[in-house]
Amino acid sequence: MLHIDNVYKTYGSRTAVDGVTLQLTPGVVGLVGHNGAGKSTLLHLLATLTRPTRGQLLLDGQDIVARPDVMRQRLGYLPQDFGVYPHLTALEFLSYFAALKGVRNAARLHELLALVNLQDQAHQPAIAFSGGMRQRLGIAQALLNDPDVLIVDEPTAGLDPEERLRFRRLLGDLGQRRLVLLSTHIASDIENLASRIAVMRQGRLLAFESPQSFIEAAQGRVWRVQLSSAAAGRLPATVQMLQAQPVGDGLLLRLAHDTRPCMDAEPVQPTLEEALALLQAQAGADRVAEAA
Ligand SMILES: Nc1ncnc2c1ncn2[C@@H]1O[C@H](COP(=O)(O)OP(=O)(O)OP(=O)(O)O)[C@@H](O)[C@H]1O
Repeated sequence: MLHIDNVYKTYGSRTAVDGVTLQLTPGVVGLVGHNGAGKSTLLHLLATLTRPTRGQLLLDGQDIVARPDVMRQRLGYLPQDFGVYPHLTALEFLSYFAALKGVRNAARLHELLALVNLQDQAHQPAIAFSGGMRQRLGIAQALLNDPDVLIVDEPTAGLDPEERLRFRRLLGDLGQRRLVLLSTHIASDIENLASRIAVMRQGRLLAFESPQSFIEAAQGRVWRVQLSSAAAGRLPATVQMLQAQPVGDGLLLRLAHDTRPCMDAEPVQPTLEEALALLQAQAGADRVAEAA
């Protein structure tokens, strides 16, 4: 459906997106990577807010660089820094965006408020809303034109756990019949939601797999052991510390290493977050080795 073909985006001497190729089909796709990995730039390119320096972006075979209107008609977009007008009510806010987008169906506004569970707040000013309620209003705005492609950039940052869960469920529902592309720093946001995850690092696409495949790739490389702080300090430098939880007078550690890192370490099932951390660390080490 959405084909990203060898796309580059440079700003002066900085390459924000470095030859990314991806084929995206309906469902929820997670986009992860460290700060500055190029996630937002890639989303801006897809949302036709900026143009690639090189490469092609095709929606069902149509070139959206040459014809951004093709994408814009079918796109819903919730940017990272989405702001509401604090004195407009939820309904007024949606009406305003509906007018901008040429949507004239008043019933649709109420339908959308119900979909994002804000029907009871329709006449309340957004200044009274929690972060999660604002994000849900942002999603309602993005759905006005019933898009086939929904792009959401870091939507759960700053939300409390309950709001985050609710937001995830909403995105899961929305991904049943459209492409939802979701960028996030939080692995648990996509663990049970995304069918595939694209990992970016320094502008490049590192991997594009199912959450299960990432976990399987890390299997046999994550260990748990309880050690004194002094013993933990003596672990070889090649051991990556994933988690250190103080217990009694020692530390309960989760470690990453290709082989058993110390005598009492036992293998454990990697979490998605650990699997992604391992992948990124490996890519960093490969890069250092290449440069040497
Ligand atoms: N308009 C711009 N002008 C110059 N450099 C830019 C611009 N936009 C992005 N960059 C640079 O491109 C790189 C990728 O940035 P981008 O915001 O896409 O990363 P990101 O993965 O979304 O990071 P974050 O998770 O922090 O939002 C960074 O080095 C950034 O400084």
